[in-house]
Amino acid sequence: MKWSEIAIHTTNEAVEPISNILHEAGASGVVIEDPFELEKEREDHFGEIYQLNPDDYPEEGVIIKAYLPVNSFLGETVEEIKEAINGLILHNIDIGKNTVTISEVNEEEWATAWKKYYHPVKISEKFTIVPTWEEYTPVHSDELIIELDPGMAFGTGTHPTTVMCIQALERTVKQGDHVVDVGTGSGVLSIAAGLLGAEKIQALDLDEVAVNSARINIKLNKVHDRATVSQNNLLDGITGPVDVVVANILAEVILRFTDDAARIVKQNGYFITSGIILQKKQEVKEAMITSGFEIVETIQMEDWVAFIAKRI
Ligand SMILES: C[S@@+](CC[C@H](N)C(=O)[O-])C[C@H]1O[C@@H](n2cnc3c(N)ncnc32)[C@H](O)[C@@H]1O
Repeated sequence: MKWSEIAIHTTNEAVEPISNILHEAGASGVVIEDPFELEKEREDHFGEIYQLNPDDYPEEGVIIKAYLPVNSFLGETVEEIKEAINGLILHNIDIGKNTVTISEVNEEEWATAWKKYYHPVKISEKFTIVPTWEEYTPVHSDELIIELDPGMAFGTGTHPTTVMCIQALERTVKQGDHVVDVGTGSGVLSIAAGLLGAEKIQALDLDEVAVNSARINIKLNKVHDRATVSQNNLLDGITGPVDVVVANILAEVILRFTDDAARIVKQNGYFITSGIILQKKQEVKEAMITSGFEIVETIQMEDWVAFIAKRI
């Protein structure tokens, strides 16, 4: 197995929560490199102060290093880690410079290294995800194919949180629906909504890389005549009424816009949420109910939960 090293420059205060995030993301060998501790250790050992190479260590703070397996989820895992670390700010934790670097395989190799592990995969009753560089002949005549090259954006389509969203879309989207996709990443959920017959799709993401990736993939799958892609924070400025809002984002982020979703989803319309780790299930569920939704289905894959909720 090939491994990729992730190094995060942060503060002493953030060491514990970031180490937990890395462990939860499946990272191995989490190590903390505090330049001052290291210097002290060397001094104790050699009886003199060793000069650290300033290129190797930051002036202040701590570097946390961990190793991630290079597989088809690598890009997504790194995105999840970055999002979870940014989420610490909401808990008033100082994350310092928060620079994240990936090495072992260099950046360029990393961007494509996972491609050899990413092949066509049937992810639900109707949908098969096919990487753009693979040849694929549908097995059934009614199979729906999503062609994807997520590049550096989250969304190979095979991550459990995405799979649950696609399954939920299959059960809720009807011909002619208006669907809003919050945190579109590669555009995979907007494409799925389009292939299920949605007539108007709004794909939104805060990240410019995701916006570009979604535009390319949405066009590739020929749903661009019904879809718009915009750089947008959550549902800011989006007006309803809409039939379905789908969001595969971390629980902390979902909690920030359940009221906004209730504002735009029409009565008996749906709010699909995913990306919720098991520990946050109850908190998100209660927030959705308080905002005016009824949970009609809970889906779980591994440690991830998704909800299908109906606007009362
Ligand atoms: C877990 S990925 C989901 C990608 C894709 N929808 C999927 O299901 O595979 C979450 C996405 O949400 C985006 N995001 C995070 N915070 C956001 C915000 N405040 N507003 C809009 N998008 C956001 C990230 O850039 C990322 O592309």
